[in-house]
Amino acid sequence: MPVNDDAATLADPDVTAGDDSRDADDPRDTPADTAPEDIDASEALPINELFYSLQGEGTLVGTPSVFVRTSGCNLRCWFCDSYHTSWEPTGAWLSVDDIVERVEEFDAEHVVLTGGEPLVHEASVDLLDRLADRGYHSTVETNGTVYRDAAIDLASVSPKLASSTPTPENAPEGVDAGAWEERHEQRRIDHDALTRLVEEYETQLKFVVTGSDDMPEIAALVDDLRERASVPIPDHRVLLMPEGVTREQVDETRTEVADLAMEHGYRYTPRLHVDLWNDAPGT
Ligand SMILES: C[S@@+](CC[C@H](N)C(=O)[O-])C[C@H]1O[C@@H](n2cnc3c(N)ncnc32)[C@H](O)[C@@H]1O
Ligand SMILES: Nc1nc2[nH]cc(C(=O)O)c2c(=O)[nH]1
Ligand code: SF4
Ligand SMILES: [Mg+2]
Repeated sequence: MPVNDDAATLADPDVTAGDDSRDADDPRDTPADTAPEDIDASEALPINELFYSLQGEGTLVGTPSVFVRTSGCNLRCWFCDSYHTSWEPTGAWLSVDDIVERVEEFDAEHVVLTGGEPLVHEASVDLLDRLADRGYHSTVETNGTVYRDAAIDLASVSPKLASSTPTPENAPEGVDAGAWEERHEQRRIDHDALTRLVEEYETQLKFVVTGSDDMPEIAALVDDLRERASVPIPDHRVLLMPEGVTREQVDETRTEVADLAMEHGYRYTPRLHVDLWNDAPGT
């Protein structure tokens, strides 16, 4: 069983939702980006959870890895499987020193930096540098809207499709979907950021697929990126991942998505952690 690093000690009401003083034009636009006065945001990160598990998604699926999950995101996918980093960002500010120390408590060579959106945070660069110095292989799970120059071994880029956009009908109960629908739609694809990520890092493009209606948009996006980028993007670097937070939900989507992968020549990725541990936190 993966070890959850006592999520309770990471909960800090100081960075939960409800800070109305934030700047509506801040592209990060999340309370977790507003560090308390005594925190230097260039040397600390809001951490939602830190745990040891198997990489459940993508080309490194099955690899024992330490997961560092930052809080805060510039998007609001209706289906986000990490609600407490996006719709209701929660976490505790930890210094980069402390995060590295906690990573080193586990016997692992791989680290997955995820979120929320880890690349909205300046200190992610410092953390990745420090991990590289210590010989870790790093995967960064990102929505592809932010480029940063960092020590990233695998950029696991998951561009968000139109089917991710929140509406009052599909959004989680109790959230202000209306406030996010247009903002999410405007921000979800940044061609320049995507192109730079693909050019600078070993990249996998990992699309969350809700059904066959998503396929024309995926094909158009990949074609567009191939035209812009100076590096090849082979089909085996384009991954289709079934949408679903729970085992029951993935049971409903996986076969259709596997069929779509074969039909289009893209790669299928399971959600191994969901198969193994359902939607348990810290897995
Ligand atoms: C929570 S996100 C964090 C990283 C980054 N914000 C992103 O979206 O890529 C981690 C991964 O989970 C995927 N994901 C989130 N919700 C999902 C869902 N309901 N079904 C399948 N994948 C999901 C994202 O697309 C991404 O690949
Ligand atoms: N086991 C496991 N693998 C993962 N790969 C990407 C994840 C993520 O949330 O970014 C994730 C996660 O949450 N758990
Ligand atoms: S971009 Fe990632 S973290 Fe942000 S809402 Fe979408 S799935 Fe969640
Ligand atoms: Mg996850």
